[in-house]
Order: sequence, then structure tokens, then C-alpha cells
Amino acid sequence: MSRIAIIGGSGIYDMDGLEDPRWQQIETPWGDPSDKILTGRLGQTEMAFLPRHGRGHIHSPTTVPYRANIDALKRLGVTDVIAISACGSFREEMAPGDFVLVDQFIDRTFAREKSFFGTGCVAHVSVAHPVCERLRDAVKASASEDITLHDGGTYLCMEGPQFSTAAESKLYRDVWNCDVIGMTNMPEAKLAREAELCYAAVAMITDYDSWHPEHGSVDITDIIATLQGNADKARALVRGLASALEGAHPDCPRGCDRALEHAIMTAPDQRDPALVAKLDSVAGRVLGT
Ligand SMILES: CSC[C@H]1O[C@H](OP(=O)(O)O)[C@H](O)[C@@H]1O
Ligand SMILES: Nc1ncnc2[nH]cnc12
Repeated sequence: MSRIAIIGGSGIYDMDGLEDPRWQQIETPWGDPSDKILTGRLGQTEMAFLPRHGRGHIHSPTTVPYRANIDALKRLGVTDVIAISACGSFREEMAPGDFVLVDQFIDRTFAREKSFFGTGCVAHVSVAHPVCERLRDAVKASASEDITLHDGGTYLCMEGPQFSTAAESKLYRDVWNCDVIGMTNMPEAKLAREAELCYAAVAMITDYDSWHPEHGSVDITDIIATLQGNADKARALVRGLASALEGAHPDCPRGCDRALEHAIMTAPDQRDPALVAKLDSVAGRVLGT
């Protein structure tokens, strides 16, 4: 069966309307997730909700425990992850209040653990297409008419926590051709792929970053006001998604659920038993643990 996880970004710390709601503390070999995980059902669909920064916004983009979060979701039987995130826009037509269904990333983060694998169990998965097309289609199909949804966009993931300088903003927009900017979808998307989870990213535009001649520079007060305005739309989107993804989980046509099939390079007799043990949930399918 499918189990859908929503990772809620800035401004999204709870999920209403669940049947049998339960906040569960999940232990992982990678430490504690950002918070307890809320599980329950929307209609027939098993759901899990994780506030990325924790309730009360405890974790900065750099200190979000990305590995523990993805491991914990996998441990709960999650099959599909929808990440909802606040983002700045590099495009006039992608206005604050709009949603963007991201399909590519540029990863500019440098102070985060980016893989479950390492010395003693090396793996190389493909992230050429980091977003699951089937999930993107489901989001498109579930978006109500009051959401302006842009289909496709490149998300620049910066380290933060400071916003970009005006020069960086122009570089990302004019030279690198990025569409939106945030601080959290990497390494989250890469780790989801390593854990063989389908992943889709919904960017909620909150500002024009710092390139726009008429909008000045990004301001946190404006961001929070836009986020509050968007929360209902995000909730409606999640309800629609739950019914669109109801039922048995199909084999992923893009192979997200088989990403590790030929990815592990380390010879079985050279693998570090301690690391292999930590990988029980993420890679148990291929490691046979
Ligand atoms: C509140 S502005 C900056 C903050 O918001 C975004 O968080 P998230 O991606 O979790 O919605 C951005 O990445 C920064 O962490
Ligand atoms: N302009 C911006 N840059 C980085 N992260 C953001 N989150 C929301 N707006 C942002």
C-alpha cells in the first residue's frame, strides 16, 4: 500500500483533518528526526507528516537532520514524499502566492551530510531526474483552480541561513537560469532517492529574492505574511493528493523505488558491518538485512 509523507517547510508545522492522528517518536541510527511524526489517515490513504524545522521552528536549514528524517519516514513504511517549501522566485511570472512544481535542482549546499553511504559501504545512485514524474503528475491533477501552479522549475538550494546577496541573486537568475531558490530541498531529495522513495517538491513562492528592480530585497516579514496566506491552499492540495494516490503503490515507472538496484560498489566481504547495520531501513532491500 502507498503511504504518503508530507514534509512541511517554513510555516507548515501541523496537518489537520487526519483520522486516528498520532505523533510518533521514531528512533533512527542517524539520530532524532526534526520532530515526532504525525501519522493518520486521510480517507483510505495512510499519511505521515513531518515538520522539517520541528514544531516551533527549531532547526536551521543547515541543522535539519535530513538523514534521520528520511530514514524515519522509510521506517514508517512511507512510499512517497511530497516536500512543501517556501521559496524565492527568479521569474517575474512566478509571483508570491504561486506554487511551482520543481523538476530540477542545483545543489549549492556545503555544510550537510549528503549520503547514507560512505566508507565501508559505497553507493552511487542517479539523481539526473531527482523528482518522481508520477508524483508530479498526481500533484498537478490534485491542484485546485485557486492555485496558480507552474509546471516545472529549477530550484537553487543555497546553504543559508542568510539570504543571497543581490549579485548572487542575479547570477542564479541570469547566468544559471534558475527559477526558484530555497535552503532545504538538498540533500533531502538526494537522500530520498538513496532510500528508494518517490519524491516531489512543491515550492510556495513567498518573494522575489533580491534581483527584482521594483521589489527591493527579500524581507522575512513579507515571507511570513505570504506563507500564512498560502497555508489553506497547501492543505487543500494535500487532501486532493491523498485521494489521487489512494490504493496500492504501483512500481515506479521512473524506478525511484529501485534506485539502489545496482548502486552499491563495495564488495560484500569488504562491507563495514556497523554501517550495513545502520542501513537496515534505507537499503535493507538490497543488502538483505
Ligand atoms: C522562512 S524564509 C527561509 C526558510 O524558508 C524556507 O524553508 P523551507 O524550505 O523549509 O520551507 C527556506 O528554505 C529557508 O529555510
Ligand atoms: N529568497 C529566498 N531565498 C532562500 N530561501 C527562501 N525561502 C523563502 N524565500 C527564500
